[in-house]
Amino acid sequence: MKKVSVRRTISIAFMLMVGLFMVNSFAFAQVKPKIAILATGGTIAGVGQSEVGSAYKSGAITVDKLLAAVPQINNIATVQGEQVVQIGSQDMNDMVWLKLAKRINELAKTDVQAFVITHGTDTQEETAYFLNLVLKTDKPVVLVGAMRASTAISADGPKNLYDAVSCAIDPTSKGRGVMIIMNDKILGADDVTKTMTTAVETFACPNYGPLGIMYNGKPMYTRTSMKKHTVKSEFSVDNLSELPRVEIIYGYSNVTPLFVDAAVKAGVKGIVYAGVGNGNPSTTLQDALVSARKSGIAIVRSSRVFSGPTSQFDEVDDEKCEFAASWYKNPQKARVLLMLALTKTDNYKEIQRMFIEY
Ligand SMILES: NC(=O)CC[C@H](N)C(=O)O
Repeated sequence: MKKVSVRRTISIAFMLMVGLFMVNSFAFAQVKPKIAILATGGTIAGVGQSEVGSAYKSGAITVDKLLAAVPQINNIATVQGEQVVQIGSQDMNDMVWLKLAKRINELAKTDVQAFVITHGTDTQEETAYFLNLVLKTDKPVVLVGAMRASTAISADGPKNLYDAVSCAIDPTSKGRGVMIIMNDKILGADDVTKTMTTAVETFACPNYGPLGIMYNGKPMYTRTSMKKHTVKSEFSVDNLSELPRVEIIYGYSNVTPLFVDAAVKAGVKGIVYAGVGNGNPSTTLQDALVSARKSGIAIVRSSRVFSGPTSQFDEVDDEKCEFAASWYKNPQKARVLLMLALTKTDNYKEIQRMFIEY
C-alpha cells in the first residue's frame, strides 16, 4: 500500500515536472515577439574590397546573410525577413517609399509586433520621416544602418541591428513615431539628420535632441516627440500611386533664377528653397519664387543652415508672397512634408499649418 502511494507520488511529481517544462517552453516561445525586418540595402549590407579600406559596394548582401551575422537576435525575437529592394540609398525613390509604407501598413494588421528597416544612411532620414507621416500603426518602427561595410574591421552594422531589434520589441517603444537607431542613440524621424559624411557617430537631432539611448540592449527614453505622426497623421498612402513632384533649390551668393525657371518649366508642383540664413532668397530669386507661386507652385522656404528654425515673419513677408516657412524641417525633410501636403491642398496657409504641426 505504502509502496504504491510512493510510486504514485513519484509519478505525479514527474508528470508535474514534465507539464511545467512544457508550459514553460510554450510560454517562452510565446514571449518572443514576432518582428518583420525589411531590408533595402546600404552600407549595413555592404561588402568591401578589404577589411581596412573604405572602398565597398553598398547593398551587396541579402537580409538572410545580414541576420546570420547577428544570431543573438534569434534569442530575443522571432524574425521574418523581407528584401524590399537592394540599393544604395542614394537611389531611394518615391516608388520604393510607397511600396514600403503600404507593406508595413499591411503587416501592421497581422501579429507582427514591430518593424526594423535596414537602410543606407545617405537618405535614411528622409525615408524615416516619410514613414513617420504615413504609417497607420503605433507598433514600433525602427530604421537602422551602418557607416562601415559588413566586411570591415569593427563593422558597426551588427550592433546597430541588434539594438534596433531590441528597441523595436520593447513595450516602451510603442507610439513614439518612426525612429532611427545608430551608434547607441535613439533618434526621432522628425529631426534626425546625417551630420558627417564618413564618421560612425554621424546621426543627430540638432534641434530637439535624441529621444534616448540604447543601454545594455534596452531603450532608455528621455524625451517624447511633440510633433504629429503615424496614427495621428492626416496623410495616407492608401490611394496614392505616385507623389507630387517637389524639387529643392539651393541658395548661395550671386544666386540666379536659373533653377527656379527650370523647375517651373518642368511642371513641378512644389519648390523647397534651401535659402541662406533664415531661409532668405536674394531679391531676384524672391521675385522668381513669387511668380512661380502665382503660376500655382507651392513654395516652402527652408535653410541651408544645419540647425535652427526657418521662421515666419522675419526678413521675408510670407503672407504677401504666399510662401510657407519650414520651421525646424531641413530642406530634405521639407520636401517630404510638402509632397504629402500637396496630396491634400495647395493652400499656403494650410501648408504652413502642417509645417508647424508635423
Ligand atoms: N553608410 C551608408 O549606408 C552609405 C552607403 C550608401 N551611399 C547608402 O546610403 O546606401
